Amino acid sequence: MKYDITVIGSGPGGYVAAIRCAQLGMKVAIVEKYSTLGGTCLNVGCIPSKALLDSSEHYHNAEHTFKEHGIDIPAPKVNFTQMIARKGEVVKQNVEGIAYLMKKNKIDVFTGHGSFVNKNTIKVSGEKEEEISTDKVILATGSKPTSLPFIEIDKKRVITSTEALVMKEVPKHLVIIGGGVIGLELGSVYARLGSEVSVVEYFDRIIPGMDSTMSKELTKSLKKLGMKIYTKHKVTEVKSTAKTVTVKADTPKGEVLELKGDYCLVSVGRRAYTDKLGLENVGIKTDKAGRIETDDHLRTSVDNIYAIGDVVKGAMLAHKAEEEGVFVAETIAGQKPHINYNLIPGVVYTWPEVAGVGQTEEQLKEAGRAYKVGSFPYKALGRARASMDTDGLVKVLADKNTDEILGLHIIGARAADMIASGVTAMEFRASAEDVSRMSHAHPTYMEAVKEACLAATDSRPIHM
Ligand SMILES: NC(=O)c1ccc[n+]([C@@H]2O[C@H](COP(=O)([O-])OP(=O)(O)OC[C@H]3O[C@@H](n4cnc5c(N)ncnc54)[C@H](O)[C@@H]3O)[C@@H](O)[C@H]2O)c1
Repeated sequence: MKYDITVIGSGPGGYVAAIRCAQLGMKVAIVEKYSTLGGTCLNVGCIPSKALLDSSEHYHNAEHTFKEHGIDIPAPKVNFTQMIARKGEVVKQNVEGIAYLMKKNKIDVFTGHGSFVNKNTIKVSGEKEEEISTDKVILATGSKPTSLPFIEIDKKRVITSTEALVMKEVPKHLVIIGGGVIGLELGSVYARLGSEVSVVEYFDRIIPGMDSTMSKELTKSLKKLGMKIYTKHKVTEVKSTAKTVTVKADTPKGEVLELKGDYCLVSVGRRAYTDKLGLENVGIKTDKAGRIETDDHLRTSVDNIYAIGDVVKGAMLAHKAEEEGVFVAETIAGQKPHINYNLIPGVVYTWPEVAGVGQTEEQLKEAGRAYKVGSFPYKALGRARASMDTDGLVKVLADKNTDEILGLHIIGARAADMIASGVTAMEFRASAEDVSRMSHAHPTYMEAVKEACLAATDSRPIHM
């Protein structure tokens, strides 16, 4: 059989592209080298990490806040085996859900490593070897954790996020290299479960891609949790034995910091994954960072081959890949879809959560744009006092002259869900005053967004 579309990779980019293509009437094949669908996000990324974040947060609350809520329980204990097993069950339900969606949309799943024989033929090397004949191809092969040249990831003591999600024990001292999203999310999990956690970050602040107010506030919250954070530190050496790791880093003062732990998590970013894809057989080249180059329509240098998600430029985020999957499917169907890359939100699932969309204050300064800032703290919200989630704030950035919202940055309870309000407002080019004149339910955390907009409009928040 000849397929209209063959998608290589079944992560959120690939499976969404496959479904949208099928909805638009195309005959679709999807190739996945692992036995389960869903890619990094569902199997070893977003979903399992959120499962462990939620479990560890329950434990942390049982230990630290139940008493004040008036709930007396015997000292809680971590059943780590059960915690990991529950996480496995959550992953299973999600990946089975994708298998169901493939069936429902009559998409044929091929299990095995996909590679190009030529631009219309994909070889699948699995239990058996098969060839797929196809009109068009969508590459959605994702990314893999990267490391530093002098670090050997032995997957036992020196590990990546993948191993950190299937640990057999709670580390005594987890040393984390890289204070980005992965380091801080997984660091929070283990800090809540009782590990000593040290984060070594090269840049002058954690989550360096986000607005600097968010970095500052998150640093305070994570330190309260007991995490040690070393910014402006350059890791120079990582050594491991059967049961220990030693990490050395140059401090800003030119001294050497030596951290001894039982595990070291390396979370310094991810790289596009195109290994053994046979790109040379079709003449597709990758850029310096190993990513596949595409034009504005996400088409590669070969006219029937498209690429989306982590394997192309842009933020390595599941929801960005999903947007691109839909974009390519609709482009192929002759439609004129649109993605606003400025409005792809970024979220860090620590507690408090951090979320941002649009421009950061640093970006506006660098662009020389005249802007104003409105912010509102969670501690002034009745809702936050009721739930004892008073850490955090909302910061809105608006154009100084037109009042158009240019960026929304939230650190606090439920920031991950609240950021959608910023995306909606900015997609419709709302002003801060527009948002401040809309009714926000009381009592909710969202009132902080309204109040921050009031503060930005003409410095008149009601509850401050
Ligand atoms: N919640 C989410 O959306 C989520 C969760 C996990 C991962 N991801 C994505 O996965 C990708 C990988 O995550 P990540 O946390 O590994 O990468 P990241 O880019 O978020 O963070 C890497 C951090 O490592 C630091 N770093 C780089 N080299 C270093 C060195 N030599 N020494 C010390 N620090 C160093 C960087 O300054 C940065 O702060 C990211 O693109 C991220 O967006 C997203």
